[in-house]
Amino acid sequence: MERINFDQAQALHSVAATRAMEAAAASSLPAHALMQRAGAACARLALALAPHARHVWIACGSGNNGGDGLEAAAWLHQAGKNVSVTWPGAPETAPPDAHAAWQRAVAAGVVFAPGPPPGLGPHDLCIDALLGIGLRSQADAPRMPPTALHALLRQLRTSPATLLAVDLPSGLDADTGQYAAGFAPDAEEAAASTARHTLSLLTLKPGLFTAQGRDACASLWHDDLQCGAFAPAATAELSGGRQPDARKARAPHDSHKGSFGDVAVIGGEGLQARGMGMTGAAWLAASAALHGGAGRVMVALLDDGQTLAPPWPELMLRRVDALDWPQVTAVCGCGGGEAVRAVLPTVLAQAARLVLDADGLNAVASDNALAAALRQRAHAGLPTVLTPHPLEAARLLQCTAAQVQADRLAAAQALAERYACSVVLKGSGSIIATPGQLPRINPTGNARLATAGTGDVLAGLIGARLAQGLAPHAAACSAVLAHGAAADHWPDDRSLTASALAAFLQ
Ligand SMILES: NC(=O)C1=CN([C@@H]2O[C@H](COP(=O)(O)OP(=O)(O)OC[C@H]3O[C@@H](n4cnc5c(N)ncnc54)[C@H](O)[C@@H]3O)[C@@H](O)[C@H]2O)[C@@H](O)CC1
Ligand SMILES: Nc1ncnc2c1ncn2[C@@H]1O[C@H](COP(=O)(O)OP(=O)(O)O)[C@@H](O)[C@H]1O
Ligand SMILES: [K+]
Repeated sequence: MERINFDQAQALHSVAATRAMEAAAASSLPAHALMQRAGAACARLALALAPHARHVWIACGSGNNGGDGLEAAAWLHQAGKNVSVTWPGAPETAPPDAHAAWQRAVAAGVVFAPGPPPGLGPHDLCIDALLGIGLRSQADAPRMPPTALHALLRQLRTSPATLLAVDLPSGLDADTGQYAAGFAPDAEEAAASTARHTLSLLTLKPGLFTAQGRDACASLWHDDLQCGAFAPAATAELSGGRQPDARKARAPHDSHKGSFGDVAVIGGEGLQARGMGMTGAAWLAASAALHGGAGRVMVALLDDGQTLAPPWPELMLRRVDALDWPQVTAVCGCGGGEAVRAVLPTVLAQAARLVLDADGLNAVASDNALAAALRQRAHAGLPTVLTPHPLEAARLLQCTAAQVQADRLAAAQALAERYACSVVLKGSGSIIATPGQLPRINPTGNARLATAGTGDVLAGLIGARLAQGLAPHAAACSAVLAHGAAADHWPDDRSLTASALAAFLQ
């Protein structure tokens, strides 16, 4: 068993891949062995998390997730714990593994009760074994009335005792990180301050790390039930470990500024165009590119030449028509407003490497010719990274932001295929997708990043990584990891602003 600390890369497996692994492992093991291992792992972690628990309450569902809970009950009872189980399932309808687990729990003398024991306190432990990977969005034949299940879930979530979820927090979709309808915690449940842990069994699943998954899982553990050898090909990867080394300090001594590439930020609509000045977005991206290690950073503002001097002397002003396209990595769209449309045909056709952000994406979404020009870049061998947030992704895919969020991995992959380039779908658990590559989920970052301009900073940092010679997928993964890590290491006593974040980058 390992605690997932987000410090190393991890293979992720979808429900289908996990089922395949389970089938392969089960066929070479004695009957019920996997579930016994699952129950034992759960009991071990329970004892470690709540060594002084006077009571352990286990709420078990009617499927095999409930079976894991029943196995854990038998182990914990044998370890001398005061265990009670609520199991609204029935032996005659339980799947075979869960039926065997029920028999073991009964034989061990586990107490069955309709609800939690009275007086559960912070030292006690609750175990959520209601639903695992068998969750269906519309349960076609639930063996337990959904209302009973929801009532149990509510008692688990609002109890003061430590909460350990078996395999998944019940109701969370393991593939997407979204709660099924009716399962998302309400305000009172979300505000409950109990310690929460999740023990993922056999595999780590993508939904644990994106969308609502991070909040749902809280602290995460993984046990492969000694079945690692049966793992099929990964569905996705979790980023982690050391980033590709883009640091100047480790570069050859005779490097010069040209060795680290030129970034040209193109964006920042002026105030006069529509009464909305957005030059700050371009400066933020430029500052991030500079602090991220680009050799030279130029800024081409879309402000009709109103700005005469950059806010930092390291930055250079350029007109779009004065850019040396074969040399530059363009970061285009930050604060670009409507003005960016006029320059996009040139940028898409000419930029040697391109990060397309914000209004650059919105323009492509609403203009077929620009979309075709974007796709054409791949045929011309010109690398591109798109950096949409969910609403921008929805515009590009002609769907709603809710549909994007409903399956972030699929949405990012669909965008990457449609535009034949790398895509960073931003938000909690950013997804990085590139045609022909395993998609990545980024584990760093936190809600402090939910402040204006941090997306511009990310675009600039990706530009710096591309300019330093990383391939688009690697550049995007490295920059997203570093951007989130900067927020994770942010001093508690300082508020995070985008300009301070840009200056904090490496
Ligand atoms: N079979 C085995 O050998 C192993 C199974 N494992 C456990 O088994 C779990 C998967 O078991 P199952 O496939 O039985 O699935 P689950 O136990 O996760 O869920 C299936 C049950 O929940 C009900 N249900 C599903 N969606 C519902 C909804 N929206 N509302 C109300 N009820 C709903 C179904 O009717 C069914 O009774 C894993 O998550 C894991 O915990 C692990 O122990 C590994 C080994
Ligand atoms: N809750 C969160 N957890 C992790 N990252 C977040 C969270 N909220 C925002 N971010 C990150 O912050 C950045 C915001 O970008 P974006 O939405 O484009 O904002 P803006 O346009 O204001 O710069 C993205 O990198 C996104 O992934
Ligand atoms: K569960």
